[in-house]
Amino acid sequence: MLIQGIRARIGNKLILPDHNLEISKGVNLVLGQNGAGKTTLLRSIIRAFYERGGLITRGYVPAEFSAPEIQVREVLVSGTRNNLASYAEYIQYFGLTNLLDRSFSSLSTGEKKLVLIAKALVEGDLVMMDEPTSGLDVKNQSKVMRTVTKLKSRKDFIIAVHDLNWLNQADRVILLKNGEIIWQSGPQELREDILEKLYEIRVKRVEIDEKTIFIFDL
Ligand SMILES: Nc1ncnc2c1ncn2[C@@H]1O[C@H](COP(=O)(O)OP(=O)(O)OP(=O)(O)O)[C@@H](O)[C@H]1O
Repeated sequence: MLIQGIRARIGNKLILPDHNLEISKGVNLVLGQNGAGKTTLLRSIIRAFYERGGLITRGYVPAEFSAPEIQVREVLVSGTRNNLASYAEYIQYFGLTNLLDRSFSSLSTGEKKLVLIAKALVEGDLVMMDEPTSGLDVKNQSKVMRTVTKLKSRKDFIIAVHDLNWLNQADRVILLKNGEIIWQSGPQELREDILEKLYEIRVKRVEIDEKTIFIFDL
């Protein structure tokens, strides 16, 4: 799928000018330094879909969000015609059952994130997630990654992350630097020097159990 003419302006600064973004089936990962424009890119994609209409339903997990004083059960169904039963699988899987009657604002950072991930996974055919695993413990990180891997044959994902472990789940990788897409291709094409240019640090590629892992080389 080609998303054309993505652009974003912040104040007087035009970032991401007229990008055409090729989104693959499955998991599209967006990587880049702090301030590179990842959140801006996700928001621009949402705006592009909104302006052009279309039939693709979208889910979005923002990196930062306000926490309303409403019950978790209301947060899950808000903005939809769903009833709570639609979310039952993920309520159970992410251990949210005992939180349903709590005020969303009273949840811990990780609990809030799991609620928003459950919501987006149910509601979107295209699921956009901004740092979905930051603030989650390793068990919940692995649950989120496993769920995305399980769902990627029937839903598409655009996921902005700092955690390079996500690369093993990726079907396409998009690298952003200073508001520009500097590289986009399949993860098998990714090399140490490309990530070194992106992050301006030394990176080592390690193969373990047929998985490729990129680590910092201090
Ligand atoms: N409202 C705003 N006013 C001024 N500058 C902004 C505004 N929103 C974002 N920016 C700037 O735009 C750039 C891109 O921000 P963005 O949030 O998209 O980065 P990011 O890649 O998601 O960063 P991070 O990894 O730190 O979350 C940054 O330099 C940021 O400071």
